Amino acid sequence: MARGNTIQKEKVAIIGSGNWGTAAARIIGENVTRHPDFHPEVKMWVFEEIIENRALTEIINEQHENIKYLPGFKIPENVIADPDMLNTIRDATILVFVVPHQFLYKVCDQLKGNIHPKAIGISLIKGCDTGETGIRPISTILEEALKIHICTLSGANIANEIAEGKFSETTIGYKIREEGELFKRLFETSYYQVGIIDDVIGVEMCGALKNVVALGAGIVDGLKMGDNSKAAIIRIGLSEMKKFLKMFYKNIKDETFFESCGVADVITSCYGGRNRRVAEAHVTTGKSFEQLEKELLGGQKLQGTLTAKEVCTMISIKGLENEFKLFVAIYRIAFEGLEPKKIFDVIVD
Ligand SMILES: NC(=O)C1=CN([C@@H]2O[C@H](COP(=O)(O)OP(=O)(O)OC[C@H]3O[C@@H](n4cnc5c(N)ncnc54)[C@H](O)[C@@H]3O)[C@@H](O)[C@H]2O)C=CC1
Ligand SMILES: O=C(CO)COP(=O)(O)O
Repeated sequence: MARGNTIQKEKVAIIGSGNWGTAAARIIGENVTRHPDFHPEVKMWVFEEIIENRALTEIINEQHENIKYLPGFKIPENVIADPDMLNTIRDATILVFVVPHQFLYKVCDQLKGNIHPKAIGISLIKGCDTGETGIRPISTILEEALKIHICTLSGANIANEIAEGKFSETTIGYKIREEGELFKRLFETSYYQVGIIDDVIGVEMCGALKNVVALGAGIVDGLKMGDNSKAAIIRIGLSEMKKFLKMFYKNIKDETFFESCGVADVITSCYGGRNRRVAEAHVTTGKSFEQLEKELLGGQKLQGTLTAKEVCTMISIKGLENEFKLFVAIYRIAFEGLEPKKIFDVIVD
């Protein structure tokens, strides 16, 4: 049913076209043609790059493939790539935000004041920012900058596996149930099952914090410590995530930690994610995370190191180092030269 009977067909714009952005565009492109709520054309904003003398947008629109960030998977032809952000969002009533979190403010600056009056948004971004008032979830930044309602989507969602159609679950956090249900229709497929819960911040902040825990998993993998040690990282990490969220935000639901965005995403990221892989390489090569991101990820972006910095800034301001020993140890290994093999010593101390 159209939203509040005021919008006949929701027009979707996707802001971002990286690894997950492109995999999500494949799902969205198909679903808008299956459900009557949606206009069948989807625009996707692409941060323009030149690849072998051709613009990435031109390649996507002609070959229907994002050869840099999700090679080998076709994008539906009703998804149109556009390098102009304002053109992408013109007339859009649904905005899907999926840029690496370090670029969010730049996106907000361009969009401010230019959004459809009835637009709502959903953030697929896993990250956060530390402002003067504390840790700011992405949904809060978007709501304040753009004055629109934001839902969040996060889960055990390694983009390539979803592109391959392998069964996965995800979680949508909503404040208004009708909006959560609309986004469920936009994203759900037979192989991508969506749970919804009224906990916008819990859903997205689990996604941000698990990236820090995944760095810890990569560190123990690099040290070849085995599965018991990794299980300890997962357990301690999840309990620090829960403590952190309960301490800093009101109304975080216990159930959220048992959804795909909680325990399931911690597990998948500790076994399969980029943060894990780069942290492992940091231990085995001694190279910096920054250098390894460039060498190993082909333009894709790490989210966990920046998030560790943001989270540990907050922990330090509040003098809570003893409450979050794993987060702090991971931060110190990434940024202060703490020897990786001390990861558990610091926790046990
Ligand atoms: N890749 C994955 O498996 C998953 C990623 N996510 C989250 O989705 C968000 C986006 O991640 P991905 O789509 O994987 O992106 P990505 O990691 O592939 O990042 C590359 C993207 O950043 C863009 N970019 C590079 N420089 C830029 C600039 N200066 N300004 C604006 N954009 C620029 C590139 O054009 C490209 O679209 C992140 O927060 C990530 O944590 C969530 C679930 C799964
Ligand atoms: O969020 C993810 C899986 O749910 C992907 O994690 P990475 O960014 O570590 O690859």
